[in-house]
Amino acid sequence: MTDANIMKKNAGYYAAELVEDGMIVGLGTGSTVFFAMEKLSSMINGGLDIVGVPTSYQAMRRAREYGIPLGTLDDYPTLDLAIDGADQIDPKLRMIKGRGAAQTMEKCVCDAADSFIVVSDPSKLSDRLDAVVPVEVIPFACSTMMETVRKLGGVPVVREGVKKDGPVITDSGNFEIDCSFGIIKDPESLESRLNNIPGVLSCGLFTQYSSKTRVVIGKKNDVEVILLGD
Ligand SMILES: O=C[C@H](O)[C@H](O)[C@H](O)COP(=O)(O)O
Repeated sequence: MTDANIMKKNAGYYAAELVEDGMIVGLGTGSTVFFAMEKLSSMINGGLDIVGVPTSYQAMRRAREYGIPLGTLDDYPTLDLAIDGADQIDPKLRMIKGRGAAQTMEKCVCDAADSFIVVSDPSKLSDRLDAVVPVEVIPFACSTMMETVRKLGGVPVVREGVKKDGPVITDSGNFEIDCSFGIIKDPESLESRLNNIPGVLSCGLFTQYSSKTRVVIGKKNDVEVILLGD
């Protein structure tokens, strides 16, 4: 296994061990959460009784392979905790997510959860947020939304498919626009402005959940857990 995967595995396994019998657990999207699901699968085989609420087709399919019982937000409008990955994390535990175009459902699940466990390797930590901000928008509003992003100082690019010609279509049937802003000086304000553009479902900035967030950083031999105020 590569060093990167060892670190992701350590983070994912640690997060899974925070899950207790009877919990309803949000299952995020991406490669790091896969390890948490792998560990949950073995815990379920050992008798753990939980229900997972997946945040994407990818998470749903992987969870099924692992034998994790599944439900939806209709079944469970509130969750005990959610485990998810991130693309960039700043010292105030504000994040950018959405590399996998799953940020809208991830944000719904995070919002529904009492506690948000973010699993990551050290490469995601940054003293500032300057990564591309993914924005999910309905196709009808895409061009107007991109104009608004330019007026906000951003450079929007329609995400293109791999092994599929044309735009990426999200799990909810929309376009994903990657918006570069350079260093984001006021992430809260930018999140709110992007989310308020008509036709936008959600952007990948997560600035409102720091107080219920624990970031688990996998290292080669252990993990570091970061809480706000550490
Ligand atoms: O849309 C995708 C998500 O926000 C992922 O949680 C994020 O990209 C992290 O993925 P990974 O664990 O593969 O780095």
